[in-house]
Amino acid sequence: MPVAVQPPKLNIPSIDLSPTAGKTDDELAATLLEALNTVGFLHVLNPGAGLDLPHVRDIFAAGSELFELPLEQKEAVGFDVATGAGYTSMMGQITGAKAHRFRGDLKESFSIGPSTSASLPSLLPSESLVPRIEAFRRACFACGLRLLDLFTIALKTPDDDPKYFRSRHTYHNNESLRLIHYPSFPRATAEDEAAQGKETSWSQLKIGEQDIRAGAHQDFGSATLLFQSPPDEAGKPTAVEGLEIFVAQEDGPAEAPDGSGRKGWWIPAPQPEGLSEGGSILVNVGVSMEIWSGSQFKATWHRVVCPNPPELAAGEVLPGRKSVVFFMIPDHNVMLTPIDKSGRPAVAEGCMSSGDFYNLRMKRSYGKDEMK
Ligand SMILES: O=C(O)CCC(=O)C(=O)O
Ligand SMILES: [Fe+2]
Repeated sequence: MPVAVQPPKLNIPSIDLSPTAGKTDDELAATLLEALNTVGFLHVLNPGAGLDLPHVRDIFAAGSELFELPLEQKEAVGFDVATGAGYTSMMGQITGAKAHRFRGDLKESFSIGPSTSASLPSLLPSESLVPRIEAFRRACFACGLRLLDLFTIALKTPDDDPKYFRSRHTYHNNESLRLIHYPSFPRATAEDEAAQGKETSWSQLKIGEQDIRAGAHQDFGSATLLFQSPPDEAGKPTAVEGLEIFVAQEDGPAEAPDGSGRKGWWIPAPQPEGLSEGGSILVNVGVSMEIWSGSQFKATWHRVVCPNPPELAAGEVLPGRKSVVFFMIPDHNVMLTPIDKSGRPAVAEGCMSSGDFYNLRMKRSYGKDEMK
Protein backbone atom coordinates (compact mmCIF):
# COMPACT_ATOMS: atom_id res chain seq x y z
CA MET A 1 0.00 0.00 0.00
CA PRO A 2 1.37 3.45 -0.82
CA VAL A 3 2.36 5.45 2.24
CA ALA A 4 0.16 8.54 2.61
CA VAL A 5 2.18 11.70 2.34
CA GLN A 6 2.09 13.63 5.59
CA PRO A 7 1.98 17.41 5.82
CA PRO A 8 5.12 18.88 7.35
CA LYS A 9 4.88 20.10 10.92
CA LEU A 10 4.85 23.85 11.08
CA ASN A 11 7.27 25.06 13.70
CA ILE A 12 6.93 28.75 14.42
CA PRO A 13 9.61 29.69 16.95
CA SER A 14 8.78 32.21 19.69
CA ILE A 15 10.73 34.89 21.43
CA ASP A 16 9.70 36.40 24.76
CA LEU A 17 10.52 40.10 25.02
CA SER A 18 9.57 40.39 28.68
CA PRO A 19 12.58 41.62 30.71
CA THR A 20 11.84 38.86 33.23
CA ALA A 21 12.30 36.18 30.54
CA GLY A 22 16.04 36.82 30.97
CA LYS A 23 17.13 36.50 27.32
CA THR A 24 19.88 38.67 25.92
CA ASP A 25 19.30 40.52 22.65
CA ASP A 26 21.86 38.21 21.01
CA GLU A 27 19.86 35.16 22.09
CA LEU A 28 16.58 36.72 20.92
CA ALA A 29 18.17 37.69 17.58
CA ALA A 30 19.47 34.13 17.06
CA THR A 31 15.95 32.65 17.44
CA LEU A 32 14.51 35.41 15.27
CA LEU A 33 17.04 34.68 12.51
CA GLU A 34 16.31 30.97 12.61
CA ALA A 35 12.55 31.67 12.35
CA LEU A 36 12.66 34.33 9.65
CA ASN A 37 15.23 32.47 7.58
CA THR A 38 13.11 29.33 7.44
CA VAL A 39 9.35 29.56 8.03
CA GLY A 40 9.32 33.38 7.77
CA PHE A 41 7.01 33.70 10.80
CA LEU A 42 7.77 34.26 14.48
CA HIS A 43 5.66 34.46 17.63
CA VAL A 44 6.55 37.39 19.83
CA LEU A 45 5.37 36.96 23.42
CA ASN A 46 5.14 39.88 25.86
CA PRO A 47 6.02 42.43 23.17
CA GLY A 48 5.97 45.35 25.63
CA ALA A 49 5.59 48.84 24.15
CA GLY A 50 2.09 48.89 25.67
CA LEU A 51 0.83 46.04 23.50
CA ASP A 52 -0.52 44.00 26.41
CA LEU A 53 -3.79 42.04 26.27
CA PRO A 54 -6.06 44.86 27.54
CA HIS A 55 -4.74 47.18 24.81
CA VAL A 56 -5.14 44.51 22.14
CA ARG A 57 -8.70 43.80 23.36
CA ASP A 58 -9.40 47.52 23.11
CA ILE A 59 -8.30 47.78 19.47
CA PHE A 60 -10.53 44.82 18.59
CA ALA A 61 -13.42 46.55 20.39
CA ALA A 62 -12.66 49.78 18.48
CA GLY A 63 -12.66 47.78 15.24
CA SER A 64 -16.06 46.27 16.08
CA GLU A 65 -17.46 49.77 16.66
CA LEU A 66 -16.18 50.85 13.25
CA PHE A 67 -17.45 47.83 11.39
CA GLU A 68 -20.88 48.08 13.00
CA LEU A 69 -21.44 51.55 11.50
CA PRO A 70 -23.87 51.78 8.57
CA LEU A 71 -22.27 50.91 5.23
CA GLU A 72 -22.88 54.40 3.75
CA GLN A 73 -20.96 55.96 6.62
CA LYS A 74 -18.04 53.60 6.09
CA GLU A 75 -18.06 54.05 2.34
CA ALA A 76 -17.96 57.83 2.77
CA VAL A 77 -14.33 57.39 3.86
CA GLY A 78 -13.45 55.00 1.04
CA PHE A 79 -9.91 53.71 0.57
CA ASP A 80 -7.59 55.97 -1.39
CA VAL A 81 -4.67 54.20 -3.09
CA ALA A 82 -2.64 57.44 -3.05
CA THR A 83 -2.73 57.75 0.76
CA GLY A 84 -3.18 54.05 1.55
CA ALA A 85 -5.94 55.01 3.95
CA GLY A 86 -9.67 54.56 4.33
CA TYR A 87 -12.36 51.92 4.20
CA THR A 88 -12.28 48.98 1.78
CA SER A 89 -15.61 47.32 1.30
CA MET A 90 -16.31 43.64 0.67
CA MET A 91 -14.46 42.30 -2.35
CA GLY A 92 -12.79 45.69 -2.81
CA GLN A 93 -9.37 44.12 -2.51
CA ILE A 94 -8.09 41.17 -4.48
CA THR A 95 -5.07 39.90 -2.61
CA GLY A 96 -2.49 37.97 -4.58
CA ALA A 97 -2.75 36.62 -8.11
CA LYS A 98 -5.93 37.78 -9.82
CA ALA A 99 -5.88 35.43 -12.77
CA HIS A 100 -7.72 32.62 -11.01
CA ARG A 101 -9.87 34.70 -8.69
CA PHE A 102 -13.60 34.40 -8.99
CA ARG A 103 -14.19 37.55 -6.93
CA GLY A 104 -12.41 39.76 -4.38
CA ASP A 105 -11.55 38.98 -0.76
CA LEU A 106 -14.56 38.36 1.51
CA LYS A 107 -13.51 41.00 3.99
CA GLU A 108 -13.92 44.66 4.86
CA SER A 109 -11.09 46.71 6.32
CA PHE A 110 -10.03 50.09 7.62
CA SER A 111 -6.50 51.19 6.80
CA ILE A 112 -4.85 54.01 8.65
CA GLY A 113 -1.68 55.29 7.03
CA PRO A 114 0.65 56.15 5.54
CA SER A 115 1.03 59.82 6.41
CA THR A 116 -2.54 60.05 7.59
CA SER A 117 -2.14 60.49 11.30
CA ALA A 118 -2.76 64.26 11.22
CA SER A 119 -5.91 63.77 9.18
CA LEU A 120 -7.16 60.76 11.12
CA PRO A 121 -10.35 62.48 12.34
CA SER A 122 -11.46 63.14 8.77
CA LEU A 123 -10.67 59.56 7.83
CA LEU A 124 -12.66 57.85 10.52
CA PRO A 125 -16.43 57.89 10.63
CA SER A 126 -16.31 58.07 14.43
CA GLU A 127 -14.11 60.73 16.01
CA SER A 128 -14.17 59.21 19.49
CA LEU A 129 -12.10 56.32 18.15
CA VAL A 130 -9.23 58.53 16.99
CA PRO A 131 -7.19 58.59 20.23
CA ARG A 132 -7.64 54.84 20.77
CA ILE A 133 -6.54 53.96 17.28
CA GLU A 134 -3.68 56.42 17.32
CA ALA A 135 -2.38 55.05 20.65
CA PHE A 136 -2.43 51.52 19.30
CA ARG A 137 -0.69 52.58 16.13
CA ARG A 138 2.10 54.28 18.09
CA ALA A 139 2.53 51.21 20.28
CA CYS A 140 2.82 48.99 17.19
CA PHE A 141 5.39 51.30 15.72
CA ALA A 142 7.48 51.23 18.92
CA CYS A 143 7.30 47.43 18.94
CA GLY A 144 8.21 47.33 15.24
CA LEU A 145 11.32 49.41 15.90
CA ARG A 146 12.37 47.07 18.71
CA LEU A 147 12.03 44.16 16.29
CA LEU A 148 14.03 46.00 13.61
CA ASP A 149 16.83 46.44 16.16
CA LEU A 150 16.81 42.67 16.64
CA PHE A 151 16.89 42.28 12.83
CA THR A 152 20.05 44.40 12.86
CA ILE A 153 21.65 42.14 15.46
CA ALA A 154 20.56 39.01 13.58
CA LEU A 155 22.09 40.16 10.28
CA LYS A 156 25.41 41.81 9.65
CA THR A 157 24.62 45.32 8.40
CA PRO A 158 26.77 47.85 6.51
CA ASP A 159 29.33 49.48 8.87
CA ASP A 160 27.79 47.46 11.72
CA ASP A 161 25.28 50.29 12.07
CA PRO A 162 23.07 49.29 15.04
CA LYS A 163 20.31 51.58 13.72
CA TYR A 164 20.54 50.38 10.11
CA PHE A 165 16.87 49.38 9.79
CA ARG A 166 15.37 51.62 12.52
CA SER A 167 16.79 54.82 11.02
CA ARG A 168 15.15 53.99 7.70
CA HIS A 169 11.65 53.80 9.16
CA THR A 170 10.27 57.19 10.13
CA TYR A 171 7.00 57.41 12.00
CA HIS A 172 4.13 58.94 10.04
CA ASN A 173 5.93 58.25 6.84
CA ASN A 174 4.65 54.90 5.70
CA GLU A 175 3.54 52.61 8.48
CA SER A 176 0.03 51.33 8.14
CA LEU A 177 -2.46 49.88 10.61
CA ARG A 178 -5.25 47.77 9.16
CA LEU A 179 -8.32 46.57 11.03
CA ILE A 180 -9.90 43.63 9.23
CA HIS A 181 -13.33 42.03 9.50
CA TYR A 182 -14.12 38.82 7.65
CA PRO A 183 -17.92 38.72 8.03
CA SER A 184 -19.94 35.68 8.90
CA PHE A 185 -21.81 34.10 5.96
CA PRO A 186 -23.73 30.90 5.33
CA ARG A 187 -22.08 28.35 3.08
CA ALA A 188 -23.69 28.17 -0.36
CA THR A 189 -25.71 25.19 -1.47
CA ALA A 190 -25.18 23.88 -5.02
CA GLU A 191 -28.17 26.00 -6.13
CA ASP A 192 -26.70 29.13 -4.52
CA GLU A 193 -23.41 28.48 -6.30
CA ALA A 194 -25.19 28.61 -9.64
CA ALA A 195 -26.59 32.06 -8.77
CA GLN A 196 -23.25 33.43 -7.59
CA GLY A 197 -22.18 36.78 -8.98
CA LYS A 198 -25.79 38.00 -9.21
CA GLU A 199 -26.05 39.13 -5.59
CA THR A 200 -27.00 42.78 -5.20
CA SER A 201 -26.07 43.20 -1.53
CA TRP A 202 -23.90 41.57 1.06
CA SER A 203 -26.87 40.16 2.88
CA GLN A 204 -27.38 37.81 -0.05
CA LEU A 205 -23.79 36.59 -0.13
CA LYS A 206 -23.07 32.96 0.54
CA ILE A 207 -19.64 31.44 0.69
CA GLY A 208 -18.95 29.25 -2.31
CA GLU A 209 -16.31 26.63 -3.04
CA GLN A 210 -14.02 29.16 -4.66
CA ASP A 211 -14.35 31.93 -2.12
CA ILE A 212 -11.47 33.03 0.00
CA ARG A 213 -11.21 35.57 2.81
CA ALA A 214 -7.76 36.80 1.76
CA GLY A 215 -6.02 35.38 -1.30
CA ALA A 216 -2.50 33.93 -1.20
CA HIS A 217 -0.01 36.76 -0.90
CA GLN A 218 3.28 37.93 0.49
CA ASP A 219 3.22 41.15 2.51
CA PHE A 220 5.21 43.88 0.90
CA GLY A 221 6.70 45.93 3.76
CA SER A 222 9.59 45.08 6.03
CA ALA A 223 7.82 43.50 9.00
CA THR A 224 4.16 42.72 9.71
CA LEU A 225 2.67 42.51 13.20
CA LEU A 226 -0.48 40.38 13.15
CA PHE A 227 -2.92 40.32 16.04
CA GLN A 228 -5.63 37.67 16.06
CA SER A 229 -8.56 38.30 18.38
CA PRO A 230 -7.30 37.58 21.89
CA PRO A 231 -9.00 35.45 24.54
CA ASP A 232 -11.78 37.25 26.41
CA GLU A 233 -11.55 38.31 30.06
CA ALA A 234 -12.51 34.80 31.17
CA GLY A 235 -9.66 33.34 29.11
CA LYS A 236 -12.02 31.89 26.48
CA PRO A 237 -10.47 31.88 22.99
CA THR A 238 -12.26 34.18 20.54
CA ALA A 239 -9.98 33.79 17.52
CA VAL A 240 -11.52 32.21 14.42
CA GLU A 241 -9.06 30.14 12.44
CA GLY A 242 -8.33 30.49 8.77
CA LEU A 243 -4.79 31.83 8.46
CA GLU A 244 -2.65 29.40 6.50
CA ILE A 245 1.05 29.45 5.64
CA PHE A 246 2.55 27.86 2.52
CA VAL A 247 5.31 25.36 3.24
CA ALA A 248 7.16 24.05 0.18
CA GLN A 249 7.64 20.27 0.05
CA GLU A 250 8.35 18.22 -3.06
CA ASP A 251 5.52 15.73 -2.57
CA GLY A 252 2.89 18.21 -1.33
CA PRO A 253 -0.58 18.38 -2.93
CA ALA A 254 -0.72 22.18 -3.48
CA GLU A 255 0.86 24.33 -6.18
CA ALA A 256 3.15 27.06 -4.88
CA PRO A 257 1.30 30.38 -5.24
CA ASP A 258 4.38 32.03 -6.77
CA GLY A 259 3.80 30.17 -10.04
CA SER A 260 7.21 28.48 -9.78
CA GLY A 261 5.70 25.02 -10.24
CA ARG A 262 6.99 23.93 -6.82
CA LYS A 263 4.74 21.84 -4.62
CA GLY A 264 3.86 22.19 -0.98
CA TRP A 265 1.20 22.39 1.71
CA TRP A 266 -1.05 25.05 3.14
CA ILE A 267 -0.70 24.63 6.90
CA PRO A 268 -2.92 26.38 9.47
CA ALA A 269 -0.95 28.88 11.54
CA PRO A 270 -0.96 27.66 15.14
CA GLN A 271 -1.91 29.94 18.00
CA PRO A 272 1.05 30.70 20.26
CA GLU A 273 1.50 28.73 23.42
CA GLY A 274 1.86 30.41 26.77
CA LEU A 275 -0.50 33.28 26.07
CA SER A 276 -0.22 35.71 28.97
CA GLU A 277 -1.55 39.12 29.98
CA GLY A 278 1.53 40.45 28.21
CA GLY A 279 -0.04 39.48 24.89
CA SER A 280 1.48 37.93 21.79
CA ILE A 281 1.93 38.85 18.14
CA LEU A 282 2.57 36.82 15.03
CA VAL A 283 5.35 38.56 13.12
CA ASN A 284 6.34 37.96 9.51
CA VAL A 285 8.55 39.55 6.92
CA GLY A 286 7.44 41.29 3.72
CA VAL A 287 9.05 41.29 0.29
CA SER A 288 10.87 44.62 0.89
CA MET A 289 12.76 43.00 3.76
CA GLU A 290 13.37 39.77 1.84
CA ILE A 291 15.04 41.80 -0.90
CA TRP A 292 16.83 44.15 1.51
CA SER A 293 18.18 41.29 3.67
CA GLY A 294 19.60 39.51 0.63
CA SER A 295 16.99 36.75 1.20
CA GLN A 296 18.38 35.98 4.66
CA PHE A 297 14.79 36.68 5.80
CA LYS A 298 11.96 35.10 3.84
CA ALA A 299 8.64 36.68 2.86
CA THR A 300 6.40 33.63 3.24
CA TRP A 301 3.15 33.21 1.29
CA HIS A 302 0.00 33.12 3.39
CA ARG A 303 -3.76 33.39 2.98
CA VAL A 304 -6.99 33.36 4.98
CA VAL A 305 -9.40 30.61 3.98
CA CYS A 306 -13.03 29.78 4.65
CA PRO A 307 -13.36 26.22 5.91
CA ASN A 308 -14.29 23.95 3.04
CA PRO A 309 -16.77 21.10 3.05
CA PRO A 310 -16.95 18.68 4.76
CA GLU A 311 -15.87 20.93 7.65
CA LEU A 312 -18.77 23.24 6.91
CA ALA A 313 -21.94 21.88 5.37
CA ALA A 314 -24.12 23.84 2.93
CA GLY A 315 -26.31 26.36 4.75
CA GLU A 316 -24.16 26.24 7.88
CA VAL A 317 -22.84 29.61 8.99
CA LEU A 318 -19.16 30.41 8.89
CA PRO A 319 -18.24 32.53 11.93
CA GLY A 320 -16.78 35.99 11.40
CA ARG A 321 -13.07 36.56 11.94
CA LYS A 322 -11.33 39.74 13.01
CA SER A 323 -7.67 40.60 12.85
CA VAL A 324 -5.50 43.67 13.23
CA VAL A 325 -2.38 44.05 11.13
CA PHE A 326 0.41 46.60 11.35
CA PHE A 327 2.78 46.95 8.43
CA MET A 328 6.26 48.43 8.95
CA ILE A 329 7.35 49.90 5.63
CA PRO A 330 10.79 51.36 4.90
CA ASP A 331 10.90 55.08 4.08
CA HIS A 332 10.08 55.73 0.44
CA ASN A 333 13.54 56.99 -0.46
CA VAL A 334 15.32 53.87 0.88
CA MET A 335 16.94 51.79 -1.86
CA LEU A 336 16.23 48.12 -1.20
CA THR A 337 19.85 47.18 -1.83
CA PRO A 338 20.42 43.57 -0.74
CA ILE A 339 23.09 42.98 1.88
CA ASP A 340 25.16 39.82 1.88
CA LYS A 341 26.05 37.65 4.88
CA SER A 342 29.06 39.79 5.71
CA GLY A 343 26.91 42.93 5.72
CA ARG A 344 28.06 44.32 2.37
CA PRO A 345 25.43 45.93 0.13
CA ALA A 346 25.29 44.47 -3.36
CA VAL A 347 25.81 46.71 -6.38
CA ALA A 348 22.68 48.87 -6.42
CA GLU A 349 22.04 48.52 -10.15
CA GLY A 350 18.48 47.47 -10.86
CA CYS A 351 17.44 48.07 -7.26
CA MET A 352 14.10 49.63 -6.56
CA SER A 353 13.33 52.26 -3.97
CA SER A 354 10.93 51.26 -1.23
CA GLY A 355 8.48 53.92 -2.49
CA ASP A 356 8.43 52.64 -6.08
CA PHE A 357 8.02 49.09 -4.84
CA TYR A 358 5.20 50.11 -2.48
CA ASN A 359 3.30 51.98 -5.22
CA LEU A 360 3.63 49.05 -7.59
CA ARG A 361 2.27 46.57 -5.06
CA MET A 362 -0.59 48.85 -3.97
CA LYS A 363 -1.69 49.24 -7.57
CA ARG A 364 -1.68 45.49 -8.03
CA SER A 365 -3.66 44.87 -4.87
CA TYR A 366 -6.34 47.55 -5.34
CA GLY A 367 -6.09 48.50 -9.02
CA LYS A 368 -6.84 46.67 -12.22
CA ASP A 369 -3.30 45.50 -13.02
CA GLU A 370 -2.87 41.78 -13.35
CA MET A 371 -0.19 40.07 -11.27
CA LYS A 372 2.43 38.41 -13.40
O1 LIG B 1 -6.22 38.35 8.83
C1 LIG B 1 -5.22 37.64 8.86
O2 LIG B 1 -5.08 36.75 9.66
C2 LIG B 1 -4.10 37.87 7.87
C3 LIG B 1 -4.18 39.17 7.13
C4 LIG B 1 -3.03 39.38 6.21
O3 LIG B 1 -2.26 38.50 5.94
C5 LIG B 1 -2.82 40.71 5.61
O4 LIG B 1 -3.69 41.59 5.74
O5 LIG B 1 -1.75 40.92 5.00
FE1 LIG C 1 -0.55 39.26 4.90
